[in-house]
Amino acid sequence: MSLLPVSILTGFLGSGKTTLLRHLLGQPELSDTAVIVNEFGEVGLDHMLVADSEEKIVELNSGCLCCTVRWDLVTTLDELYAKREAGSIPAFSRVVIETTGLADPAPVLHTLMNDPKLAARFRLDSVITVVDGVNGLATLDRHEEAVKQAAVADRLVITKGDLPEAEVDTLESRLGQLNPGAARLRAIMGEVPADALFGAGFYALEERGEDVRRWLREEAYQDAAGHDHAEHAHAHDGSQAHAHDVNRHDDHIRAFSIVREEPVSGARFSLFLELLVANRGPDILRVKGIVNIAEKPDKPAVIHGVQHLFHPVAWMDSWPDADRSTRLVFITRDVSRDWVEKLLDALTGEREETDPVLQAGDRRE
Ligand SMILES: Nc1nc2c(ncn2[C@@H]2O[C@H](COP(=O)(O)OP(=O)(O)OP(=O)(O)O)[C@@H](O)[C@H]2O)c(=O)[nH]1
Repeated sequence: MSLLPVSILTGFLGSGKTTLLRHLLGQPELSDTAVIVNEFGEVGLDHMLVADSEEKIVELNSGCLCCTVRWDLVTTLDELYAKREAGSIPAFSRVVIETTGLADPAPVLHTLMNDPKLAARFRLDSVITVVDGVNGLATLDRHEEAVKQAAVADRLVITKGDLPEAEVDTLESRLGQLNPGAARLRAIMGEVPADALFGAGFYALEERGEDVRRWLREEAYQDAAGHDHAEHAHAHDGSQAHAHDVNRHDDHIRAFSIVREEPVSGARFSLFLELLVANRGPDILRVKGIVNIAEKPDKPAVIHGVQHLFHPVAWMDSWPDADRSTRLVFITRDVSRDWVEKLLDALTGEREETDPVLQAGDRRE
């Protein structure tokens, strides 16, 4: 039985999520999509949306086609699935969850990644984050949730480029520093091709092993690495820690990759992840990786974590190409590449002389 893909549509208040969704649902590729709207008190626009595309939206509570869902994701998805099985609603083949603009998307991701009941039926596809082309820069400055929404994205959609006050280029480059691996798209009144937004997920990757490089986009993190280095150069010579406004939330965000040529022992790598999470879990916004585990050299392990929770490790059947190096990409809040590298090397044996316990407890940047 194939698992049904679930995408999360997030983005700050008024950024254009509903407009995007309305446009997407008009496209044939998404004609069999169930939409879960996690909204409180903003019924008007979403009612319109439902009315527009009635036959294409399966709504959730008690069979009603136009209701706002109070939040219990597991129950909601479960009931939705049961109705689909019973034939009381159309056999949708994809779910999109639109989160409320103020939400931290991590709990939704955690639920989808780790709830065993959901895992038997659904798979996490893409996290799509909508960023307002006019207000986006200010929102990133002011609201940490907005930064987190951008940091966990697989796809970033910048809206409102048609308005004269839009600052789309500046915003795009800032988002590129924040989350270099996410594809960036521009949408005017929600216009974006559906296939650019979906099929980005972890499981799609298991099904199509050759796409692992595309999923990881590790080279994008290397391109962005200059940013991280520049910060350290400033901090270490005692000068102003940063050229930007120090209050900007995304100046605390680091995006970097780590590459190791030598295979690592499975137990040691697990310990690395455990210590990473135990020490800095809330600040590890997203980790993805393809890992060469010494005990299974022919089958790369694929890891994927959001804050303190990791998706169960997936083993791919084979390496996508001749490159068998371990490649990890991180988006963190105030956790430096150097610190993560020291922890990794201490635990996986490349620096045997280093005391792993000391390293793990050392939080200084
Ligand atoms: N000019 C312009 N307006 C847009 C664009 N995208 C969205 N809007 C407008 O921006 C406003 C907010 O858009 P919504 O789609 O409701 O945003 P949302 O993220 O769903 O909003 P909340 O549900 O309140 O968080 C609406 O008036 C839209 O018509 C765009 O690309 N250009």
